[in-house]
Amino acid sequence: MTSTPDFLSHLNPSQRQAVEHFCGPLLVVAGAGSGKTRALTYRISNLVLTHRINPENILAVTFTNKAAKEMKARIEKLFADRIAQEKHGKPLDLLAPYEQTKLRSHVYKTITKPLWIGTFHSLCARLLRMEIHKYQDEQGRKWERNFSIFDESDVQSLIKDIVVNKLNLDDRKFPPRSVRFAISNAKNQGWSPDELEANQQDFRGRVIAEVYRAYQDGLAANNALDFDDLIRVLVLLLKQNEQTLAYWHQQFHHILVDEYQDTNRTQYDMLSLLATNGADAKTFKSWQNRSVFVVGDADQSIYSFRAADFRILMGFQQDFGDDLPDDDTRTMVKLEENYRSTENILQAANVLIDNNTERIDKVLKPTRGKGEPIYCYRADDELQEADFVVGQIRQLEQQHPEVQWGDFAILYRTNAQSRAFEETLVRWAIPYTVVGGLKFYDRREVKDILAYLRLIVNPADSVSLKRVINTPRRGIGKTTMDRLTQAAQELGVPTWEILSDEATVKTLASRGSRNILGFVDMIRLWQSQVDTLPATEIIQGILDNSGYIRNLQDQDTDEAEDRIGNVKELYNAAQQFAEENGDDSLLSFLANAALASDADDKEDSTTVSMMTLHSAKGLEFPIVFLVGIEQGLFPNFRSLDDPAALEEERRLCYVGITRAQERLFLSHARERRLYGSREPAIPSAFLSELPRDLIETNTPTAIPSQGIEMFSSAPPQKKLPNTNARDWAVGDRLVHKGYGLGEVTHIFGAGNKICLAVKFPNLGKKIIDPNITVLERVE
Ligand SMILES: Nc1ncnc2c1ncn2[C@@H]1O[C@H](COP(=O)(O)OP(=O)(O)OP(=O)(O)O)[C@@H](O)[C@H]1O
Ligand SMILES: [Mg+2]
Repeated sequence: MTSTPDFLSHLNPSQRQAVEHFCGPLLVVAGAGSGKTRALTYRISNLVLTHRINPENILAVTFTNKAAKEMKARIEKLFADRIAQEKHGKPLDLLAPYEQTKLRSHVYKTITKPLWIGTFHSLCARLLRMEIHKYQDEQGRKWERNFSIFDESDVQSLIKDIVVNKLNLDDRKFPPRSVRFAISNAKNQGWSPDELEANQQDFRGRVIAEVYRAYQDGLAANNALDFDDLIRVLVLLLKQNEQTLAYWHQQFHHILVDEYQDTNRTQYDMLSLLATNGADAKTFKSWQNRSVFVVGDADQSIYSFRAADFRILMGFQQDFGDDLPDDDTRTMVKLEENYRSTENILQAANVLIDNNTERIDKVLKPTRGKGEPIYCYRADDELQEADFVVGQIRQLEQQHPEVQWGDFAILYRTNAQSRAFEETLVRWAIPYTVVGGLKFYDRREVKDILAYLRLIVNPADSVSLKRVINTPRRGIGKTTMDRLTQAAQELGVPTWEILSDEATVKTLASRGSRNILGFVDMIRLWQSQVDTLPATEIIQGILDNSGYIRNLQDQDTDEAEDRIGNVKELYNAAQQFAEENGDDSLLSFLANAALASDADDKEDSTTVSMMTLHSAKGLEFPIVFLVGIEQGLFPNFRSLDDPAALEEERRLCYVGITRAQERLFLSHARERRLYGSREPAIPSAFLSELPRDLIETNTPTAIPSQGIEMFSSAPPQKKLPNTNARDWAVGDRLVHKGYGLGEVTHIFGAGNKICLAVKFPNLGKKIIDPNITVLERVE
């Protein structure tokens, strides 16, 4: 027995049990803020400190790079403190600055640097840099150690090239982004192209498998891997090479994983291979000197769209071969105290998540005082919502000297919501950071539309021209463009001038000339409107006629939907600018947008954090604003008629609420500007699930008094398979499960690719895809 190091006194008995557990598999399941991540961090320290494990032999997986950095910093501090105590008899902070630096760099070199801490992706990339030359795929393709990691835009262009040029397919039927999504899913399941083909036997599945095959050729030809490959290829490599696997199995005696509920199959395969040297995990018995330690919370599983599967967490004990009963404390520890949030916040979270059916019940007790009530604010619109949030931030920062900008977080469901807050923060000169994402004006789709606008007001802007001429694809190839650009350079004129000369275009771009001339006409039309029409109408024209939105709609993925949201948000920005400044010209709006994108980034601790709920997992903030809690936004529209998706939205809400330590503010708007028109919004049903007595409001209607029917059982539901344009007519009446009775006012699209605009009496107009949303027709 080793004596217990004093730093373990910062832990409760269950955490200590988890930390002191030495060899064999151990699962820690517990609710939010119960100290899982803390236990994992202390466990690493304890392995090194008490058991004298070489840091090189420890592999720890975190969910984000930021979490990895934080974990390393904490371990470093812990060790530095300890050495300071032992050597100098005082804590690190009390040493002379140069002593502190010396000590820290010593700890860094000997302890934190050799540890293998990182995300699945970063750890796999590191291993592949050493080993990939030993790998060969089923076609005999090989990679070198200096391989590139393709980012999303590299991947998109490779897939587009395959679909259009190699396989001669219509990229409207096979939009690169959705093909990419299908390939990514297959990779996350661990499927090769052949396995995908075997699993998806319809025509579409076979085509995607074909693209997948060619895509892997393309990656190999570029000596490149995509993000999913980093994990998948490592798994295949370890399966192919017994010696390599044995080597790394020997290296990693202790494996630790945070946020285990969001692990997918491939990631699980990697862990179990390394842990058991490829032996069947169920029968693996050689646990002397090694451990697998995972922590997680099934209620916080929010990445099913990336093939994460919380059943992997639930199956941990079985998978790792224990015959002991599931609640045996030798393989499982439960933590039941929450140290993060005040009692009010915690109770709200507990009550909310209790509405989910698919969960294991667990206890989460408060350790802190009741705290302030939760505050729910009903705003008139999204601008007033932003004013309220930023007003609160300013007030709290001024009233409490200890409160800093870094104590605040604004959490939202979709990226497009950030804009109103960003602009209000900029106006008050409050520094902010958009965590895990780009600021609104830095987003690709926003920049694309701004490039259209710039080109319209300034035809000499050849950079913008280049950005938009083939975005979306108009069959204007790179070679053609290069030729035209070169001609322009030789003549010393902007490319636009070459393009607007019909004869020149016809000579220089024989095949693509029609497409180019079409593009030029389109831009000219908008140019002719600049002096007479407001910016909003020109933006509207671009959204309707450039094909940009249609292209995104065709991709039909969550990411594309997010992009559409951002593009439409730009329309709102123009509208708002015009209203506030009494100037609706495109030129003024563009000047304003250029300034807004220039707000610079600062350190996290001194800035207000803004992020989506997904990026907030694992983090905590003293003061949290959860905004836009409206039906159709949060829970999002797609989940309204899908019970499993709705439960995931509720888990996301649970994650959001449990980020707050001291204060929690909820907000929603009475109406929200959506695509130019103001649309009434109704408060989220999640609000009506929260305990009313814990919440203060600005108006009695801020919280719906009775539960909103998420699912109305009244009319029998009949799924409409493959709804066609012919099936619907303007004036049709229908019932939507989340929104109630409505009337079709418009039909977009054709064939079976259609969307309906439906007007709901209390809610305004919503755009609905009848092929994914169940609508009950009312005669
Ligand atoms: N035994 C303890 N005593 C006091 N504070 C603790 C204890 N354990 C954890 N904490 C503190 O409680 C907060 C939450 O801990 P931690 O982030 O480890 O929880 P978690 O279970 O990982 O949460 P999440 O599920 O959100 O990832 C942190 O501020 C942490 O420092
Ligand atoms: Mg955690």
